[in-house]
Amino acid sequence: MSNPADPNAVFSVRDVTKVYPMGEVEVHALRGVDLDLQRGQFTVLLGPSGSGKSTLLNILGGLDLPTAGTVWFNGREMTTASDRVLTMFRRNAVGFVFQFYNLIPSLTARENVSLVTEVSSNPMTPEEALELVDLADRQNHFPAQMSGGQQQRVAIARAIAKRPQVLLCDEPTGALDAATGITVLDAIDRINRSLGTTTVVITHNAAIGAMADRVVTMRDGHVASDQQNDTKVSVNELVW
Ligand SMILES: Nc1ncnc2c1ncn2[C@@H]1O[C@H](COP(=O)(O)OP(=O)(O)OP(=O)(O)O)[C@@H](O)[C@H]1O
Repeated sequence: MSNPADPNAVFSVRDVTKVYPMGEVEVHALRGVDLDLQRGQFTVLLGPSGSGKSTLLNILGGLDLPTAGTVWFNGREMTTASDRVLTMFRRNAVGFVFQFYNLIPSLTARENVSLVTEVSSNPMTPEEALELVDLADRQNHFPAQMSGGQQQRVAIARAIAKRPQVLLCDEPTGALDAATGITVLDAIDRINRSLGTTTVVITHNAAIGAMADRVVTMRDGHVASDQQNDTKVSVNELVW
């Protein structure tokens, strides 16, 4: 299928559906999603539990395939790409951050980040990545010696050390209190601005939408609303 999308879009999603067969029944997680994500844009993805946010993020990041529909990345059709292309895409183009940090407990912050830099094609050093999330002084700490917010920032450093074009975050502040969540959002915001990384953040917290360029809300497997913010609120001014 030829690309109908805006040539500046990093991702173009057209009529994407996802059906999970569950024994006798089918779960329709996505029911026809259309979305273009622009280069460098910071998008917050809102919506009730079960509305399809994680399913969409996993499809964008090449962790899952749609049942039908098409996804393009930089104009290249990903939904028909070979396993090899998808592996290179995941390895070099996409950084993922999840609610739980998934750090290896027996490795220091620097070693956790270097796991990724060792297999990427154009990484920054682990030290540079940790500096970007304001953890230059914690490189030799083990996860158990760091707070939840610091561990999440190590996870962010690990995700961006490969200089991904895209950073996909699924509830990155979901396990954190508000003050700690702010430090994590500040790190994500700084990376978006300084590296120009196209960023998508899933959250249940609508207040976080104010720091984004764009707020997309999903409902029942659809994009229910899609708004651009005329002005972005700085992370420190967020109230929740
Ligand atoms: N691997 C799977 N197998 C079966 N059903 C699934 C699977 N993954 C997701 N679903 C179902 O698809 C629907 C959408 O799930 P998804 O996780 O995308 O929603 P969400 O908006 O991210 O929800 P939450 O905010 O609770 O994380 C839900 O009904 C969910 O139960």
